[in-house]
Amino acid sequence: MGVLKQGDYVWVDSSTGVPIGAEVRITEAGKIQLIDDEGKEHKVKQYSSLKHIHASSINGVDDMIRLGDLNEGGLLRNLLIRHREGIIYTYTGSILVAVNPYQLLPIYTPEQVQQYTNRHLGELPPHVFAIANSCFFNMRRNHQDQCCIISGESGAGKTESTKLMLQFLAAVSGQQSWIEQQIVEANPILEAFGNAKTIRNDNSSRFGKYIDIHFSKEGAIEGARIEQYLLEKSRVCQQAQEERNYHIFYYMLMGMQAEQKKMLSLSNAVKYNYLTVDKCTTCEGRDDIKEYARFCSAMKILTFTENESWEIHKLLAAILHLGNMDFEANISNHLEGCDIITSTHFNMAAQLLEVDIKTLDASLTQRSFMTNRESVSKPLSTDQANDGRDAFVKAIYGRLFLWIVEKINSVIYKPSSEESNDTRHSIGLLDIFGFENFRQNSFEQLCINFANEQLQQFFVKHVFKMEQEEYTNENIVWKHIDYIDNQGTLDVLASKPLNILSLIDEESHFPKGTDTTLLQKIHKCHDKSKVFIPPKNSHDKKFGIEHFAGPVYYDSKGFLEKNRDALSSDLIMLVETSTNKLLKQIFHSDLKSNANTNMMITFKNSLHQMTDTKKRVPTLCGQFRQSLDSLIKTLTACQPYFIRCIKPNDFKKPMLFDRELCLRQLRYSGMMETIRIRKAGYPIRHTFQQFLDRYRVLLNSVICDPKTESAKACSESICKNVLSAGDDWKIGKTKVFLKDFHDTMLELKRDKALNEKALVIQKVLRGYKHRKQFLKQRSAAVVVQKYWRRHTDRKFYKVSWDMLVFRPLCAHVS
Ligand SMILES: Nc1ncnc2c1ncn2[C@@H]1O[C@H](COP(=O)(O)OP(=O)(O)OP(=O)(O)O)[C@@H](O)[C@H]1O
Repeated sequence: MGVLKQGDYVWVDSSTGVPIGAEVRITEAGKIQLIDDEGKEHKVKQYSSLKHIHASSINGVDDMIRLGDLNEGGLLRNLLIRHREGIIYTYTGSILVAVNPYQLLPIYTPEQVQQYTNRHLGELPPHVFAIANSCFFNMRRNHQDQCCIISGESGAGKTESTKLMLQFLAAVSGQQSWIEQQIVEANPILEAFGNAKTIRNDNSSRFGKYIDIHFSKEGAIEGARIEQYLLEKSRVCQQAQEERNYHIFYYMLMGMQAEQKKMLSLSNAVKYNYLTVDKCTTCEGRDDIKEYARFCSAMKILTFTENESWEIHKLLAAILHLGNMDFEANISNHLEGCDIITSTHFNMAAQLLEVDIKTLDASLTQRSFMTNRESVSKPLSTDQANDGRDAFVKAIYGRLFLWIVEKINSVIYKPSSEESNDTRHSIGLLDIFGFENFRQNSFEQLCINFANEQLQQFFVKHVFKMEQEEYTNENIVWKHIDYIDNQGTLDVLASKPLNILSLIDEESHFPKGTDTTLLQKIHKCHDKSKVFIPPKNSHDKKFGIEHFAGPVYYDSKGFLEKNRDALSSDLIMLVETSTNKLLKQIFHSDLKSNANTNMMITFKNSLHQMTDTKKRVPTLCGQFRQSLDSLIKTLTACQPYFIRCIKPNDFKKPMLFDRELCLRQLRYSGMMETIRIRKAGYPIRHTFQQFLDRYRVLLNSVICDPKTESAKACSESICKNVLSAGDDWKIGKTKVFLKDFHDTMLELKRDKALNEKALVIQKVLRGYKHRKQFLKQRSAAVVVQKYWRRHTDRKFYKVSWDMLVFRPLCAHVS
């Protein structure tokens, strides 16, 4: 490197202790004094450890594939400089990196929506609206379903990004219709029931969701369908320190009218065991009264009737009362049992569930068994009764949530008619729980992290594997880019014979299975695997998995119970006797399968049922895997976009950028490799015919006549004509390979060419003498212009210029 001068910027290697990604300035010539970007001075041990910074790393770039310093430091620094300036969005090709600003920024106004509408990716600064617009544009241009996978840790901004995408799509669809409003208003309801304050996020989604928005041929929103994944049911009964239960409980207790509360015998949040596990009943910055009003209004918009709404409140109140009931230990016939302590809470719970109080008492304190000949019952200990009550509460809440999602779907989902089947397309938004690694990780975390492994594999497949395979197949000269493939982890978790999830399922179906026998089996089967980290000794209940985002240690205690997700048949029979219609409705499928049950297998404390067909009752893990498989199938059929949300600090603070935390997220999301492949690769690919159909208007037919030349020759001619000579595009065996910015360039040039041609037509039409005829022709010109701009009908590309202008369209006008 050249001699350093005052004012130069340099990279310093990490041996100096300079924070990673910091720029360092030489402040005095001769004597090298390094001041980092936090104002700290550093000593230089070796002159050779200094390196001039590339100009792009000083000012930052919109698209990281343009970074001169392609290393982790450069990448991090780019995001840091932009974050400091309040710029939260950055591209990596068409992948959007979004750093959570933790403050309201004035960048989501209707003016911004308008600004980004119909603009190609890269024309304007990076923005979530640009991605939404791109999905919308590509859906219509390519007649293909689109999806956007929004990933990141808890609190990184996935849900906010999803809402912004939805806001944009509702606006550009341009109808301002009732259905759009209903789709948007589904959110406050889902958030009330599925979101909660956690230490990481004051509004953390405790379920995953995929919103598939359906559009008509004209681009108007016709409907949507919401798929939910794995609500965290345990939160209803238990929360960690500084965390709350689901928002809806606090909304209801704060916002309901006094008279209604009285009818449900409800008091304040501090009075309920389920809401005071950690005495955290408020959430700073969240106005529960206002949110309750918003929730009620959303319920009306989604056509929940007054009665349905009241019935929902009744079940929620019953949950709170059940949580406040107490059991007292007793011994009868030398058997440990318990009694319910009479209280208004218990009476109220029975009243709200509309069940006989004695039957409720019996189903909470006893458990029935089927022996060979008869049904016998056994008393439950206080602990068992508490667990059984909690299981009942979780079952009510979980099923109520599913019922609400289904009810919303019944309003916003419009099945496609045969006619619209071919023309209807969709944009799916996936907002799913991020990778989790807590101090205590259990079965839920394993499921969540498994989902993240699947999505990471989808990303790896799409961005690295399929792309590089295609270069080989198409004879594109290509230097292979290495990447971290998480398929090995997925194999151990879910694909190999005797994989961990199948072992959990097997053991869950095995009557004598326990968490200990499960762990022994996992250990035995995966001892040799690099992915599995065995327990430290024979007493240790923890095992580890090397995930793509780092190792996570899981406590196997409770795995089987959680996976079985079984509810005692006594409680199901209790529901059967209830006169509460909603309660019966949400337990509809349990009641149906209970009716078919002729065989029961006893597990430790619960009854697991098998139907007369001896079909296994699906476990939680089994159901989750099935819904994930179907999700991946859906995503595979779409053109995917990716938004990588980054959490800049653990304190939910604006303007605070924790380098280590951000670097970790960038590292495990494979951002470095992604930049490399996006920089070297050609993410935009069209078959020759598709390319020619769309960009025919850019073809100079004097140089290359489409009547005589092949689609390949014409495509090459268009590229040579439109893209700069030195530009890096490629012609393969069957496709044209382009960079993201080429796509924008071609689209802009195409728009321009079409506009020019439309103007020519206008001029020609103006030449007509007859006034009446002239007016008719002018309106024709408007139509012509419109048609040219849209230019979606492939037929138009194939007819010659004069035929196109004067025959079909004049015919249309007359
Ligand atoms: N674009 C944004 N502008 C302003 N604030 C934001 C933005 N994105 C996120 N936030 C803030 O960060 C908080 C957390 O974001 P969000 O709920 O979207 O995270 P998440 O990734 O969905 O987390 P979880 O996985 O826990 O649901 C929001 O409540 C909001 O305060």
